[in-house]
Amino acid sequence: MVHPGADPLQRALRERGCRSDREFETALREIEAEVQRRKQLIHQSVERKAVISKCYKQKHPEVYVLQDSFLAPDFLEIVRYCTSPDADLHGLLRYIESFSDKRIYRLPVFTEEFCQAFVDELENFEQSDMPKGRPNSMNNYGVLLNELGMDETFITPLREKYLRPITALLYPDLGGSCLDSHKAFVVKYSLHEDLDLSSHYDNAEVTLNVSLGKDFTEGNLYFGDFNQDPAPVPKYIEIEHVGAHGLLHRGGQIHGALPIASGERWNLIVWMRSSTIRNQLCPMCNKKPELVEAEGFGDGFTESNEDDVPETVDLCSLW
Ligand SMILES: O=C(O)CCC(=O)C(=O)O
Ligand SMILES: [Fe+2]
Repeated sequence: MVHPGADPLQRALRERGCRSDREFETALREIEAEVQRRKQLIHQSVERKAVISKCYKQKHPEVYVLQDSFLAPDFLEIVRYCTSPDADLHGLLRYIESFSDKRIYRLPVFTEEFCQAFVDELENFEQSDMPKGRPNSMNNYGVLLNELGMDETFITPLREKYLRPITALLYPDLGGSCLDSHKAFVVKYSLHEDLDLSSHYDNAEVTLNVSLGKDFTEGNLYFGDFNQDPAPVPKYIEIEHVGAHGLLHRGGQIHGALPIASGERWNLIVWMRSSTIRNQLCPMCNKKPELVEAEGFGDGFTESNEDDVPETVDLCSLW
């Protein structure tokens, strides 16, 4: 039997249900494999990005560069309101749908035409022989948008120019006005691939989740408590996808996706990060982050140089 001795790892695994030596060893092997996977991840991603940029033949080159014409007119109206001098939360809530008291909001984001062209481009990529990474540790199908080269020309301007004025009003306490990096990917569910997604919280201060299509039934999202504020009996709400519309929610809001019953579901996910917030406390391990250097945005942490100017973008090595 495993005894809850002084080893914090043993204690943590015991608290999560490991009872016998065999269970403990299996869990330990899985953890070691996951640590190795994460260490390799950055290098592999840089290599894939280079190959894709050199060899991939885009089908819809226009979708790589964000244009106002991709955005729903009502979304542009919301952004206009949020950037007006007397905008406030109360005024913004007249334009967008709110769900319970969980600070989850739905708003139009893209045009239907853009969603169709975007999914068609992603299918073209999927069917190509290019190297592909997994969106995250839970989704096995989908596309990492930075590897496609979409960060600089699409996701960063979307975050800075359009989403940040909105999140500044909705989530001021989570760094909504200073979301300074992101991880963006598209998740895909179909009957012979992933069907659903288990309950989790995101490595993000604020998440945008946009339904891109195609045709599917079921597959609703469900949301429980905010992870820093769990209730003794969690209350879940279910939210349907509305094509070309996005949900904004706190990254720490516990959520998951129910299984689809038919068709294919593609959603754009943008995990947005505020270095100001997470430099103080890593949202994944709830500790002061211990940083290791990373490529690109890393996990959205920053380290200041002598002049106190944030420069490197780092990973928390603890979680
Ligand atoms: O399936 C979805 O639409 C949600 C995906 C999600 O929550 C995530 O990837 O973090
Ligand atoms: Fe998520």
